Amino acid sequence: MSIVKVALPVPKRQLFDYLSNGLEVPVGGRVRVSFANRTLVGVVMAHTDDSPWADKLKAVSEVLDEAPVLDEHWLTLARWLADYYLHPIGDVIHTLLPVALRKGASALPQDTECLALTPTGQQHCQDDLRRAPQQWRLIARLKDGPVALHTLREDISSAVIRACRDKGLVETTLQAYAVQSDWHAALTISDKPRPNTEQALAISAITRDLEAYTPVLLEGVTGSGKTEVYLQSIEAILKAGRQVLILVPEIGLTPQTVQRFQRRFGIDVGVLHSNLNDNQRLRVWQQARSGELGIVIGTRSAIFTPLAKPGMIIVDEEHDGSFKQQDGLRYHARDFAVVRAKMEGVPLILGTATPSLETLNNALQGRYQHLTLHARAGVATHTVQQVMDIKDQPLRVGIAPGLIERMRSHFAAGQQVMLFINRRGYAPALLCHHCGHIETCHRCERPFTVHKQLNKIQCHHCSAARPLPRQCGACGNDEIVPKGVGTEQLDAELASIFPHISRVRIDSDSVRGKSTLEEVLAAINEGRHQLLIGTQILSKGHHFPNVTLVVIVDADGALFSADFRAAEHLAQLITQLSGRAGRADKPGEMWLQTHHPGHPLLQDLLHNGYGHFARFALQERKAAGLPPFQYQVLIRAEATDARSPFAFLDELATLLRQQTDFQVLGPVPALMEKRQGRYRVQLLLQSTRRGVIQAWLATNMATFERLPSVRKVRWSIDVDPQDFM
Ligand SMILES: Nc1ncnc2c1ncn2[C@@H]1O[C@H](COP(=O)(O)OP(=O)(O)OP(=O)(O)O)[C@@H](O)[C@H]1O
Ligand SMILES: [Zn+2]
Repeated sequence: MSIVKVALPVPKRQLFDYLSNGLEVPVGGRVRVSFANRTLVGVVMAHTDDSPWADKLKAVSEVLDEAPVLDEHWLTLARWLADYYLHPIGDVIHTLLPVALRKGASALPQDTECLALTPTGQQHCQDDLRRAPQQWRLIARLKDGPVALHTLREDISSAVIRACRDKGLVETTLQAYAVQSDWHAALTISDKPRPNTEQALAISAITRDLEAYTPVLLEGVTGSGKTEVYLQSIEAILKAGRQVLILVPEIGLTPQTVQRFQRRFGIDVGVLHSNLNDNQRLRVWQQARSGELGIVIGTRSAIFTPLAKPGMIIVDEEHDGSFKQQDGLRYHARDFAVVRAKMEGVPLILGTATPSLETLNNALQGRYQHLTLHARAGVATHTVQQVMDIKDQPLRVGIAPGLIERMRSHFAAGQQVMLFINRRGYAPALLCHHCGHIETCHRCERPFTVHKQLNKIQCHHCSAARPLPRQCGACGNDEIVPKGVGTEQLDAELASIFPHISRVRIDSDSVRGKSTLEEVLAAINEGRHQLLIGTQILSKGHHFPNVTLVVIVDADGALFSADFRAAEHLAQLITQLSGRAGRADKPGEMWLQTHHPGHPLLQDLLHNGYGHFARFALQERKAAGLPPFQYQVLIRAEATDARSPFAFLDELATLLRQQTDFQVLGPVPALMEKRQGRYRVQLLLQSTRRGVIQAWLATNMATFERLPSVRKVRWSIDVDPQDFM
């Protein structure tokens, strides 16, 4: 009998048997099957001749692929992910595939809607469209042949396309979509600067052996020219016809970055980010897999992009938190990049100015080659970093008078100023001045944030929103006041202090979608704004040549956080923000406002730099028995009642305490005890050997899943957790 073992996207840790009924189904190919009254798409993991349920098996309903969508290499990686992260294989397989393939779309390249010139359009010249330069831009783009609509839409508005269509100048056609099918032949090298000595040393160390897994930590201060090192290191890889995969943080993926690679090599770059639709993602996946793209740049999940001829993997800003997936398969893209590079036998570069303590430790232990860039590239000098003691100071919107004056003098010199504040919205809370009541989201038990422009209060943990109240919800008094400062308030108040200075606010409220961020970044670099006010978005790798003053308005919260990684993250943030200043020929300065100017972390960081801070922090972690010297696995449980998660984790803890190979800590409430109406509790497992925890959990998983208390909770396992929220 021919039976196939199918991985299905269900929360069960097993494969499911189906009869293949004589249909040819390759291992790694997709099938449609019926499962619990639904039709699901699954991937065949193996063929077999018998099954314990042989007489009850259903047949496969449809075979979707003639050739595997996941080859043997990817099935091996999938099994590794399932074992390492203790995650159901069916869901792992699902996560590896582009969404369109999960839904059953064809894995073969499809025809794409393109725009082409009509014979009339062919004859049009610039003069004919003198009054419509945008339309002429479109016509000029199409002179060399049809272009895919989705590509055009990136920079041409639909109104322009419609206008040209109405005039009979363009028409829609269906074509096989091709990027430069032979990128290798099109490869050119242009505008390559001479590397400085440190860059040259790094490039030669990286390119010494391009045929083997050689992991490198490239620790280069901000603006030291790490990207240039990437560019010159991949040159030989591309020339050899091999492909390069580059991972960047979520909000670090800007057209600036992509264009740098495109321009240097004159080839199309495949881009993968969260604003693409399913078809666009599928297309990049297909092109990377068939070898049609030389370079693929993407955010976290791009690490699952298959390459026909893998040549190198680069993880830029490897310390960035967005590389860790926080639900479902909780993988860390940087860590998986290490595993993948090893398996594919290719070099790996982890680049950053502020290495995570995990990566730094690996480098210091000799597991990674450690390359450093100490100097800024070109003529840029190091930013001067200072603390501003704001105790007892008469602050204006939270800013010390001395710094308002510093801002004034930078503006007078025609330079740009950047203000960083960690909170978006007008104020992080709404307080009744009469009774002290704070408007609170009952689902999350956290204060609502005030959004004055939008005339509402909103919870930033569950997005529940209400109109801005006029009276206190507790006592009815109308003296209710915003408490604390967010970007919106800073922006509004600074308008009165600097009425003639053009400001721009950059946070997820003011900048929606990719194109607006692009526009804002371009406007900043064209000098259309002098004052930049924003959140974390500002810290991520942007190059602002004219910014000379960076002010961190408030960072005190993180100095006293319960999360043992808070100090590391704060140090990374301060260093990255400070790195946005003085990137060109004018010197930069950074001011950090604090009520704790003598705090050892701040003192060490500002006097000795991130590298020193990080090495010291590593010693502290070692003494405290924390990662990266201990490995952790976090088991989370949540439910709408406060008791059930504790009941389940208590039972689990009792079972886990039967062994003595690793520590079991808890259960304790999560740092955020309640979120979206659910109570959240966690149990922490810790050991110097990660493997013993994983093995024990794997062996006993079936027992956990049979506990009566499991039915009342949602629970998950997080291997190498990054936060305890
Ligand atoms: N060898 C060089 N000669 C001249 N200019 C260079 C050189 N290397 C880099 N640069 C320029 O210096 C600036 C900073 O370089 P790059 O963006 O590569 O730095 P980075 O280390 O990746 O920056 P960050 O991590 O801070 O975002 C860029 O404008 C780049 O063009
Ligand atoms: Zn809420």
